[in-house]
Amino acid sequence: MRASVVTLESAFAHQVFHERHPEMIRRLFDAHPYGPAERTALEALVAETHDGVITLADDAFDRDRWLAWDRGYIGTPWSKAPFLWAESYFYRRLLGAVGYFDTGVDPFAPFKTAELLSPSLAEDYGWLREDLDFDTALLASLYGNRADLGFQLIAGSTDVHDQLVADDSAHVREFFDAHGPVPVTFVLDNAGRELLSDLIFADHLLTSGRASEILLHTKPYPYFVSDATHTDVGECLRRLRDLPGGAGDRLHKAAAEGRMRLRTHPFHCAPLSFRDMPEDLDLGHGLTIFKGDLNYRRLVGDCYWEPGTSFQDAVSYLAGPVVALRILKSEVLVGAEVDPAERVTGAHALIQMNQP
Ligand SMILES: O=P(O)(O)OC[C@@]1(O)O[C@H](CO)[C@@H](O)[C@@H]1O
Repeated sequence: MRASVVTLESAFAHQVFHERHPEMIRRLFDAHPYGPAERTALEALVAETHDGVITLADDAFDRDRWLAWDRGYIGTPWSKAPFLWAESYFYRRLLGAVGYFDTGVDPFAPFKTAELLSPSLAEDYGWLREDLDFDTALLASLYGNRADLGFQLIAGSTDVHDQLVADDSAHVREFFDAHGPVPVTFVLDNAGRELLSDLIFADHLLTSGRASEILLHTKPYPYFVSDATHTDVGECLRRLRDLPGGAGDRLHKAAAEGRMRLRTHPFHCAPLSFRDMPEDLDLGHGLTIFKGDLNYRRLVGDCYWEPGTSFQDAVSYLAGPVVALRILKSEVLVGAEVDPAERVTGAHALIQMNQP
């Protein structure tokens, strides 16, 4: 039972648009030799989102797609729009403003690359070995979600005291014990360290015989600062091959043999819940793992759910088994009780699974 949709009237959403986005634009100006056209377009976009009306250009190449995804928000004030819808559209417009759809240059690539080249990365992954146990690999993938560059824009230090507010890890293990090997789909979130950790978990699932194959769903274009594209999977896999444990080489071989495959779809950048997903998105073979905060918002619906709403109920529109691995960075939550103010700090984490 949902109470109401999260809109830009929420204090948290307001902070994202009024603090995080301007800071992100400042960093983009610093990272790229943008000329007056790009700078003016980015500044105009931020101004429009603060006190303007949502516009869609007549000649936008994806106009029909956005009209199909519109739910009556184009032409209305940004300040009244649902948070998820507005945030997704903001990133679409940002990419247009910097010419991404003409040049293919990922505006966030400098940040993603810096993370993979970070001098501390090799030391941080010093624990990697060939024979990881299930819990270590699962938790690596979960806590990899802390490494979200967009979140860090306002969160500052990631020195948080994470605690699991829901822990269905035993169900996940039992599912694999009862049904493995099964196809496993990752609906990926961030590139960089999170994706490295997801690849490590994927390798563990393949090598332990729990997964028969791995499908990695990426974003079709750069999104929410650090979300993973096909290009980022290649970059991370190359970086992983330099780290201990051999996961990078094994996954490279798995890709060559067709046991690890990449997929993408325009709907992965849609401003809508997975409840509205088209059939050809092709989720639902074996077990599907939804990574991160944004995918959680899209999985359960970006709403203030009534206390007592279960994860099971919120994802009942899906036929198959699903797992959510998420650090809480927004207000949406089902199946656990956490003070609303505590839900946006990145200090809490969850592992949730349905019983299909
Ligand atoms: O999906 P992710 O990377 O875990 O988190 C995305 C995020 O940083 O962006 C949104 C606010 O901009 C929130 O949902 C969340 O804080």
